[in-house]
Amino acid sequence: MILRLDRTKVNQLNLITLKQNTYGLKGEITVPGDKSISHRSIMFGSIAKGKTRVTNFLLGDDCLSTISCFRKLGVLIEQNEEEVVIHGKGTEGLQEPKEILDVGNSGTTIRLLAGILSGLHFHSTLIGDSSIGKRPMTRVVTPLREMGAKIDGREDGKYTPLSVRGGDLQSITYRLPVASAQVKSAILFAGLNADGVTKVIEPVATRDHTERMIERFGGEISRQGNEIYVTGGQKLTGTDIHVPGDISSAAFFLVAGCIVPNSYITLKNVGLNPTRTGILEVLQNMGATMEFQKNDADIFEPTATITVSTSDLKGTTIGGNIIPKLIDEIPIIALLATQADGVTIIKDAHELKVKETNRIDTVVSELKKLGADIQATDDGMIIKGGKKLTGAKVDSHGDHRIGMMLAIASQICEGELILENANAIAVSYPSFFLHLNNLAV
Ligand SMILES: O=C(O)C1=C[C@@H](OP(=O)(O)O)[C@@H](O)[C@H](O)C1
Ligand SMILES: C=C(OP(=O)(O)O)C(=O)O
Repeated sequence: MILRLDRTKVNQLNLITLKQNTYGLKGEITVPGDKSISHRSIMFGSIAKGKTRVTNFLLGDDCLSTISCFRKLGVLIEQNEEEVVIHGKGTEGLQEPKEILDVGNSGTTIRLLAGILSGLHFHSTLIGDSSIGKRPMTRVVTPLREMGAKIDGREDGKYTPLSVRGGDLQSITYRLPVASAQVKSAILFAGLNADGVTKVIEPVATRDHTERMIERFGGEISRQGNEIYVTGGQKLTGTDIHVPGDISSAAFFLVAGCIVPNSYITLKNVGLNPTRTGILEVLQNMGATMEFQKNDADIFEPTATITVSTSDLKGTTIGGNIIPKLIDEIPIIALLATQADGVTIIKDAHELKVKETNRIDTVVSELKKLGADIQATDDGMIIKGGKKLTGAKVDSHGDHRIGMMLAIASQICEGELILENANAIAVSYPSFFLHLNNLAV
């Protein structure tokens, strides 16, 4: 018997043993809800007035942290497997929390929440896990202080815990020093509570889910080139949100479909917001065989069904303006590149160093253990493709995207791959192993 996925060996150390797939991955999966959009649905639902009903909400650890924070801020949020219902009372309905707000592993939660809290006349303390404790907060603290919030934290607000005392905010014009949707969104949330028009200038366009949601909740926001304008004092109204599937989660199976021999995978409900589709451009440039069936009905956030099959791939260069459109997909793109003909260069991706782990270091160190020819550079990596990978003991380092990349790698590795700290995957894709199992049989 060839056991492709052996979950019986999971132990308390969270060690999982995975085996090569020699039959191919075949079948259909429905991609779980988008993490960025799920977070924002809770945030906007909480600051809007009235009921917001969210379907296909991602029940991943990060989004559950967002729910928990808003409950501590006094918002009534009902949640079951089918839907999340938020009973918003407007920003004035949010109350000073009696407990510390714990964002767990979620950078999106802490940075966007800091923006919301900045405009509220009370004190709160925000903490997260050890990974959050190493991630830079100055990028949101600086503009929010400039708008009038009193924020402090370790090393003058560089790191958590953060303490926020919100107040009356002034609008600002702010040129983002890094292309970051989290920083943009934090300022836009604060801007909704500020006096006057807040203008954010992006160096490169980043995901625009916050802007789309302001409109969805009945607010106004405008964009001219890379400048975004929002007026303070707007009243938002609760609405229904159907969260599209997360292209960042789909990416693992798009790549698996290309690199595991004899595969043919259909991915339903893939979010196709143009600020997120860099992975599809890369797959196309590298020669992936994909078919698209767009869903016409989705105006709020477009979606499609994508079919992918085993492909002959060639190396490519990835850098410049595309980086924010695929920043979270770089770990799995690195694995893809190990199976392509020729060299792949990933550049302009310094931001990888400040994610859940330093993703330049963790991708390179873990793929090297499997025998990949991969070198770290200051702003990315260089991968020489066409090398056969061999199973080894590898570690997610508590980073969900590294964990999933390594689990997909196991499918093409000769011999067993042992994955340490596999539980991190629940941060963004709790049904990941279920889906992998379903495609493997
Ligand atoms: O706004 C968001 O939902 C996110 C923005 C990105 O981070 P940055 O804003 O730090 O680039 C991305 O990496 C993260 O997973 C989610
Ligand atoms: C970087 C990520 O998320 P966050 O910044 O919200 O922790 C991610 O999901 O890859």
